Amino acid sequence: MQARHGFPREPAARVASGGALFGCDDGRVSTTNVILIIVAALVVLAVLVGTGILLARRRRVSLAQQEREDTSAGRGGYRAGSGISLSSGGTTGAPEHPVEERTDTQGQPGVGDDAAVPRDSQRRGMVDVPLPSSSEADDTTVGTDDTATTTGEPPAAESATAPTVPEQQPPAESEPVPETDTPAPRDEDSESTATAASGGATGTVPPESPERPEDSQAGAEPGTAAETEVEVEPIEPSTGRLERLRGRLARSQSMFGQSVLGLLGAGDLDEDSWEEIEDTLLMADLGATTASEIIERLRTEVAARGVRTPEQARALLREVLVDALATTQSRAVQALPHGDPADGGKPAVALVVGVNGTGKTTTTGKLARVLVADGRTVLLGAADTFRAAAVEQLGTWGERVGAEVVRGDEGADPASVAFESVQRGADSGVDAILVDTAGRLHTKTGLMDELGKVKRVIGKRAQVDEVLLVLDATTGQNGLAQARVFADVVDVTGIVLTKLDGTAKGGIVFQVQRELGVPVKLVGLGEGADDLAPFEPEAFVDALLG
Ligand SMILES: Nc1nc2c(ncn2[C@@H]2O[C@H](COP(=O)(O)OP(=O)(O)OP(=O)(O)O)[C@@H](O)[C@H]2O)c(=O)[nH]1
Repeated sequence: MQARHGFPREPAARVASGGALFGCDDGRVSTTNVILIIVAALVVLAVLVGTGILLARRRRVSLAQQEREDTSAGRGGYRAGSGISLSSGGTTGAPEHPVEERTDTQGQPGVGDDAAVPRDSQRRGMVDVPLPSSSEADDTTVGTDDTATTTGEPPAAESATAPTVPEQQPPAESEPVPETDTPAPRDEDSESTATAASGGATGTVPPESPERPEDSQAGAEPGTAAETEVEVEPIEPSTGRLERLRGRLARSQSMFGQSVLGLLGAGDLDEDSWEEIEDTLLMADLGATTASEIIERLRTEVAARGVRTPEQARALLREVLVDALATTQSRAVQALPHGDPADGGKPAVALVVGVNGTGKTTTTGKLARVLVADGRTVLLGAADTFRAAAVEQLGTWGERVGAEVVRGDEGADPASVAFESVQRGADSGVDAILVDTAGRLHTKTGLMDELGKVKRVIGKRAQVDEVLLVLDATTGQNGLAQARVFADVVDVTGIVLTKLDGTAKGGIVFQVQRELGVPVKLVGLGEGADDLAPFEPEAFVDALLG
């Protein structure tokens, strides 16, 4: 083909021949090249646009997925099916105790004088309980401020009608409770209890106790809840409770969901902003160590991921907070029996411990409701003999769920009541025995004496499967200090953090779990009978982020 000036008359033919593209005169080559460059540019542009669309689509898919994840996590509520999980004892190993990670290892605060004073302790006062206890007190000398109308009492309930452990004599702790692997005849058991737990004179409640008040159940024989026809009031299933109670975390939510997220989502954070975020985390009671670790991780991830939008910031914060709450230990409450109690199996035994006023009795009652709602039979042991009203209060909870309550007089030896509870629960074949204890002790030694004795004495008859430490979230660092003392005294297997509904310091959850090395299993979100929810990190963080 010959080169010509201008555009070829038959471009198709020329292109087909191949010569027009690379040879020929300058003008023609230049025009062709221009066309080629334009075509190439268009191709490159098309590739770029295509890639861009693809990336944009991918991001959309990712965001949609994130949105789905957020939704499925309830955006603040527990996923369907995440009720309070229960398990038999012995399924979890010894709790990790990362003492070295404590933010404050200075000194070992005592319980009572040296430690925090719970909100309501003023009206109740702090009185040392000598161990072994004396039996000077009787029901008629109950202080006027310790009446059955205490705020923790479930509303609209009848007064307690549980059997009462008769007046007790000072127990001689040195005398061990005889080992009784298999239940002996009832009377012998009672005798052995009396001998061992209280120096030979501890009163016990025989199953046929005639002391059950007349106003209990008409015509009902005293005995276990399983045997007694009681009208159990409706109990809300534990499933989805945080979903329902999510608004109760409003105060903590404003710390995390608004303050932290607001700062983080603004993008391009300077040092001041990071400091402000850290301050907010500290104010929410996450503790110095946890707060600085979280800040460090956030800074790294913000840079690495190029977090720009509020949605990205939320997703990142959620991930980091959930990771900070992770534990390898089970959060199931070990309150299921070992085998079938009706067929020789043994009931689960749970001790509820904590400083006075933290919500022990309330939590014990709420937990009993969870168990009963799960179809279990429960016996409650009112070993908080320090305050008569606490005993009455537990009795009321028991009434409401048809659970028998074993109790002693005010000032009675808690260990003997605890032992009797376990004895009686085993004999009557309940699924779970929940023992409420007292926390009013001035010194760590006193606490150790009392709780140690309670545990030891129970151990003569049954295995303690769960020791739930109840902490009042509103007391912040002081509550934590007390928790350390308890953790040193007894092997705490789970934390119940109460009154989260009344505090902006929901971050205490992070610190408590980290410093005690014990999982938070339950959270109290109100004074209502069913305001106890299972603790589940994802759902909890979602609730905090709003
Ligand atoms: N707002 C709120 N109040 C709670 C919660 N749990 C318990 N309470 C209240 O805290 C107060 C003390 O509860 P109790 O169960 O009596 O505490 P305790 O530890 O048994 O106290 P003592 O018997 O004196 O040792 C009561 O008014 C309860 O209603 C909770 O999760 N939220």
